[in-house]
Amino acid sequence: MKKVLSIAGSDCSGGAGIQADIKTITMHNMYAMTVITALTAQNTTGVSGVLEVTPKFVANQMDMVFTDIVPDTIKIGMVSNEDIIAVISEKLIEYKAKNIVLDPVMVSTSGSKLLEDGAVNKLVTDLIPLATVITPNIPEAEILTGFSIKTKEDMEKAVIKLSKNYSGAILIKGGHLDDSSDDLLLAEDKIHWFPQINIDNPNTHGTGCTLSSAIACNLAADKNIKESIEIAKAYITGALKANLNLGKGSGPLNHCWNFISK
Ligand SMILES: Nc1ncnc2c1ncn2[C@@H]1O[C@H](COP(=O)(O)OP(=O)(O)OP(=O)(O)O)[C@@H](O)[C@H]1O
Ligand SMILES: Cc1ncc(COP(=O)(O)O)c(N)n1
Repeated sequence: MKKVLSIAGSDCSGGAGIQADIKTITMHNMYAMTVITALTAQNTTGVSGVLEVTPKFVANQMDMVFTDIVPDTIKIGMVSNEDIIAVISEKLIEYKAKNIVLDPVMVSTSGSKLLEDGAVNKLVTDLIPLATVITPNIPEAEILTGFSIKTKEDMEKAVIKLSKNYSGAILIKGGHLDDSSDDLLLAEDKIHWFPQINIDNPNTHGTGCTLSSAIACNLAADKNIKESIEIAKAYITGALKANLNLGKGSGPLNHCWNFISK
């Protein structure tokens, strides 16, 4: 059985973070492991608190995972602060970790900060260079590039700018575009669009987390980056179309869509 590690924050309401990752990995028939960076108190309407794990304890979790059940691929989500970023990158280097999908989580859909101000630079210098693929959404790509992204042309300019300082693959997610949810991949100097008609479902909490962990699963199944994204997008689309409607705000995805449609 393939083993996938999620390094991320916990979402007690089960829609995003570690919980979304475990559901996704399990639905891919793979073995999920976790290194928790922070506990969040949140639900579909917002985040009311964040309790960060100490960097030492993040290191402790990484040691226990990597010295026993070595993951085939790794997904990284919420990393919370500079010291946690430092320890994660040290441990990834120490254990020669490969096949890393980095979702540079900065702000939740509901508008709460999930990465401390000032930690973006550390993310760029220490963690991004270790990633096989990074998956910023449009607001995150705006922060990483320093310019505003409103159109698909802007997304193309953004991947090109990001590729000047990073040699891995870049997927800019289009879920925040107005008239479509097209995603843009730059890999091995080639641009590829994944066209996506907007599904009329306001319950999108955890789509980014789910997409990155699904990509990590597909990489573990020896798919290449483009195929991994293509299959991961089909997973998200199925989970959005299955129309779960839980909670008072932007609700979670339906990870059981594959059973329902059969
Ligand atoms: N309404 C939608 N219809 C179809 N696909 C969507 C929709 N919203 C998001 N997606 C897809 O979900 C994935 C995540 O995109 P998005 O840009 O929303 O990321 P994100 O902002 O990190 O997600 P999150 O909602 O977890 O913060 C992308 O592949 C995007 O195309
Ligand atoms: C622990 C954790 N990680 C990531 C997200 C981002 O997901 P979303 O943008 O859907 O709120 C989140 N809300 N919570």
